[in-house]
Amino acid sequence: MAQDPIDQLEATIHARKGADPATSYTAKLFARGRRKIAQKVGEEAVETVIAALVEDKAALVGEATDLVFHLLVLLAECDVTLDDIRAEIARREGVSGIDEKAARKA
Ligand SMILES: N=c1c2ncn([C@@H]3O[C@H](COP(=O)(O)OP(=O)(O)OP(=O)(O)O)[C@@H](O)[C@H]3O)c2ncn1[C@@H]1O[C@H](COP(=O)(O)O)[C@@H](O)[C@H]1O
Repeated sequence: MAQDPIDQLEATIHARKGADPATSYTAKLFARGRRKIAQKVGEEAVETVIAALVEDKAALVGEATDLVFHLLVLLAECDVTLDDIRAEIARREGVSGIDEKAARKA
């Protein structure tokens, strides 16, 4: 079975660590450092929100994809993997956000 494209993207991003920034955008991001990568995630998040609010579905798909790419680069920079995210999603499965928030205040 073909690999999930998001898993493939994570593997590509990891493979770009230490690659030539002149030929790889991902390597250029790693070379610019965590602060710059985090800034890009913020920018792409804002662009995603704007696309959603103007109800442009095609733009939203494009911006959300940019956001996921830059978020994966940030996670890789911080040594967090998609498996870590999967584990956290699984841990939250069935726990209502309403109940979780109420428990925080107790
Ligand atoms: N999914 C992506 C992807 N999504 C978005 N982008 C790039 O993200 C950039 C975002 O555009 P911006 O205008 O915000 O960026 P910018 O102006 O260059 O950045 P700043 O000057 O603002 O810092 C564009 O250059 C996009 O091409 C991506 N670049 C790479 N990938 C994947 O990563 C793989 C490896 O890419 P390289 O590392 O370039 O080989 C590719 O094969 C793709 O699968």
